[in-house]
Amino acid sequence: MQLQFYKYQGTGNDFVLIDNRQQLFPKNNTKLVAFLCDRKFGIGADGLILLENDELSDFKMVYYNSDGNESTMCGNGGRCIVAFAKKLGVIENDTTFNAVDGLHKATITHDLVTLQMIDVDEVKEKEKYVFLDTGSPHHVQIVKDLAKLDVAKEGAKLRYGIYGKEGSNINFVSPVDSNTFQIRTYERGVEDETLSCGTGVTAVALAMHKAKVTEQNHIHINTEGGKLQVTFFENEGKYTDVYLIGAANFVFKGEISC
Ligand SMILES: N[C@@H](CCC[C@H](N)C(=O)O)C(=O)O
Repeated sequence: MQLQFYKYQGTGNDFVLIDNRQQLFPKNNTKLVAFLCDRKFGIGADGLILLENDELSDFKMVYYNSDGNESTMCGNGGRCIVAFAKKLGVIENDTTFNAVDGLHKATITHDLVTLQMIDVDEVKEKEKYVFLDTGSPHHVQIVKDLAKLDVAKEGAKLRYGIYGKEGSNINFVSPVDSNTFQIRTYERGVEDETLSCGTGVTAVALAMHKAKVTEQNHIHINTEGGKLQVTFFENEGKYTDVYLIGAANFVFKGEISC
């Protein structure tokens, strides 16, 4: 078959986006999704996202990691699908869409997408790290020499060592100033370092606040692929009104035989 696709990226976390409003995409074909995401034999991406019709909202987001498996929420993918929905004429500048973790509000101005993330009720503080779920599970750990760290190796050790088969995404963090953090992320399902991870960026902002590394509620995060911001409201250790803010960009579109 000939498949029409669009390629987007958000701070270097890149995705194949497909308009599946006609339900023509074979959703259980893990090998096909992995092939489309393959950087040598396919289009190349960290993940694949389907845009579908939804009864409750403007559209539905279905997310797959590059290993071909459907997964939990993707923050950068969420920002990219908002830009894609606007390009398709499904939305204008404001939207509410449905994803695996529930409804998300978002606004888009030029290429800047502000995406509401889920509320986070529980942030677990351990001796050496923090664990929380921002739509996807995240381990957050402060490290000394972030630039020199072998993220693929150390991330895999923790992902399999602590979290087993289900796994977790692993974020390594270095504070820059009172509300800025540099991060590098190992992504479950990609099983490698990616240039950015939106749910990871969100997790780092909340974890640094919970661990009292920052007292601010407007956090700047520098990823390997660019800058993102997170704002939130905190009350008795629970986080609400959590927003992930940053650019989402169309790269190219095409057709692939598969
Ligand atoms: N890149 C994503 C995270 C995607 C999901 C993750 N790999 C998982 O399976 O937990 C983001 O921007 O949040």
